[in-house]
Amino acid sequence: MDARESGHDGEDGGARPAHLADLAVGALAAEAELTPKPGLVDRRGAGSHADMELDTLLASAAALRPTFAGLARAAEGQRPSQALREALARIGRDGEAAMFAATGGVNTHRGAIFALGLIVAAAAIEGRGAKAADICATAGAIAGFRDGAAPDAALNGAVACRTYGVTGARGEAAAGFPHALAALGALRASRARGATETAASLNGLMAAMAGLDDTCLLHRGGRRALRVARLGARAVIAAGGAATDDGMAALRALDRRLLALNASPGGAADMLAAALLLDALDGREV
Ligand SMILES: CC(C)(COP(=O)(O)OP(=O)(O)OC[C@H]1O[C@@H](n2cnc3c(N)ncnc32)[C@H](O[C@H]2O[C@H](COP(=O)(O)OP(=O)(O)OP(=O)(O)O)[C@@H](O)[C@H]2O)[C@@H]1O)[C@@H](O)C(=O)NCCC(=O)NCCS
Ligand SMILES: Nc1ncnc2[nH]cnc12
Repeated sequence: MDARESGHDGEDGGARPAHLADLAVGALAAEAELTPKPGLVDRRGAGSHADMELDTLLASAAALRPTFAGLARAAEGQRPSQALREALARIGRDGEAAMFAATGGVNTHRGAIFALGLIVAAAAIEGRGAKAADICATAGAIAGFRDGAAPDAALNGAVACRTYGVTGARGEAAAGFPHALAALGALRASRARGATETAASLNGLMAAMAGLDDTCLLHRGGRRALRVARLGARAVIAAGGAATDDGMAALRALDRRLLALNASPGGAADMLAAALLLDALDGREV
């Protein structure tokens, strides 16, 4: 489903959380369906993952609709604050439980719940017609408050952050999602040049991958996997991008290299989904 096609037109003010949730779920589904993505789950299969397929991602996305609606409801009429940060974190953690229930225990979208959840909350605060950059700045301001109830258990991302000296998903959020905005810029520039939606979205993914400190890559393949992914994405862009034969050849070569390393750019996939959501919010929302 295209994120831009999944919203309801003409809803009243009380239905906006449902509308925002539809846009978020649509963005996750559009990212999952996009094919071919290097190392990631797509229509061709599981990529570097042993535990998930396209259907797993789609079931996970659908199960998160109430979470995104709840995040939007909690944020409406609020401003970024410690209390809001903690209220959103509670709803986000319930969303993680819903994701694990829908996937039989597989981590499909923990990073996406965090990123798209903050963006949905910020969009609810900013109101209709807000620009992507303003939504991201507000999302960053929320993320700047500490999650006081965060469990002590160190997740893969936190371990990778400590080991490799990067800031990961939390740093990206606190900085106002610069890589989601970079993906959005590439998506729109590609469209303006006449690229298909598939090529434009792949170019968005490459823009995110080219610069992101993706802890999924670091956790699975160390610095080498991160370097291969970043340089490979830059090579796709330098070859002309996904709308060109040379760019697609470079993208398929990158896919082979990531599969050989059993590495997957899950964080960049989330930034593409965030960009698709921002695209649906900024300029098209009624
Ligand atoms: C703040 C949290 C996101 C926790 O973060 P932390 O870094 O401590 O832990 P992880 O959950 O391990 O990693 C974060 C996930 O974020 C994505 N990501 C990675 N790098 C970046 C980046 N630089 N910028 C943005 N996002 C990034 C990535 O998510 C995707 O990959 C996951 C699938 O990967 P996979 O390797 O298959 O799965 P794993 O289980 O990690 O490994 P295996 O055991 O299978 O080998 C999938 O989640 C994708 O979405 C990282 O994984 C957050 O959890 C948190 O605190 N939540 C509380 C709720 C909350 O605060 N919500 C706020 C309001 S919504
Ligand atoms: N397409 C995808 N493949 C693997 N992990 C992901 N996390 C979010 N989207 C993903």
